[in-house]
Amino acid sequence: MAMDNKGWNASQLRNCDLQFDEIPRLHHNDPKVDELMSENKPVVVLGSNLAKSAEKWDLDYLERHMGESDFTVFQSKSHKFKYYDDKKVTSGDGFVPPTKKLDMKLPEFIKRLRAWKKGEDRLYLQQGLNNTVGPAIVHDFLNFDWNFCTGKQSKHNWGSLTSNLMLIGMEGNVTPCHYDEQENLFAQVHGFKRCILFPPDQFECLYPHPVHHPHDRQSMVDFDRPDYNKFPKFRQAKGFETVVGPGEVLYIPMYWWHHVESLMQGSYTVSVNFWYKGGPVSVSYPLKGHQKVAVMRNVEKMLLDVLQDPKEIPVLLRAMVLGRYT
Ligand SMILES: CC[C@@H](CC(=O)C(=O)O)C(=O)O
Ligand SMILES: [Zn+2]
Repeated sequence: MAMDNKGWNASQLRNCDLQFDEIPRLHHNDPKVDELMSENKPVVVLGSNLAKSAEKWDLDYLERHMGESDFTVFQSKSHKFKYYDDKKVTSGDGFVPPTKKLDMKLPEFIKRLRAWKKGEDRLYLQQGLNNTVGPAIVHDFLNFDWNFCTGKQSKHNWGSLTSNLMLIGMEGNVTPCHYDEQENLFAQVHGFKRCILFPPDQFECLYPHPVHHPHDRQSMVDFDRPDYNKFPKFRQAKGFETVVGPGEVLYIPMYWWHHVESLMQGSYTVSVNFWYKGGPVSVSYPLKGHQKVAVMRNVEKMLLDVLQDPKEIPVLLRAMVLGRYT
């Protein structure tokens, strides 16, 4: 396959009906980086050393140094790894988990990753970095450019760092479109990932599952085969995209929707994210998109609390709105 000078080419991207604008790709010293971050807009930061100490994290190195503990590995019969909150699975609700959550030692994971053939179940290691990893990985972790990310944390009034998720994925793996309630500096370490982002105010075009559902925060739309009868507004979604490669950092603002795919016919991918709590809420009217999402989440939670039966929520909301606020 002819690689463009970027190290990948468009044939490695999955088909999507929508057209996207490009997410800006700026040098870490460019003042526009902080301008965009302060406006809660995504930006790819080039040339930072945020996770430079991890650039040697290839499979051999990780196998030697990740330690003996079990790591969280998701297994999927398809290329999709749609997250679900097992605490929201209630017996008899008919929910069928789309992935299996396994505990696996790293050598086993790497053996299966190397032996994997198209069509077989896929694996995706998603493990919070903690003190169970070997000393060399701890050393690399301590050598992340903490001045860079802590600098962003304080300049943009983010809350505390909650976790760093290490991700090791197979070529072609997809994390379907969802939003997180945290600020995210997403450091790409090995291989290439295409990231499609939508602002929080596209809520109506992306149809998130109800808050009480195990797939809370995840879009109901299957990007591979959108059901335009059920989700007609998906056609109007206006997104942004980029492909991040080794050494590049994507700022994913809190509440921004993101779909992440490891390029097809590419190598395995390694990423490390930095999730920060949101900062203090400054209220000005009209509320921003992400603040309206937070309001809607609180209304859904309160209604379930008082009504108990989720089926009563749409009935009450329709009675409240249709013919009165329309
Ligand atoms: C969690 C998996 C996903 C990244 C992401 O959604 C995030 O960092 O918030 C990915 O890279 O596949
Ligand atoms: Zn996410």
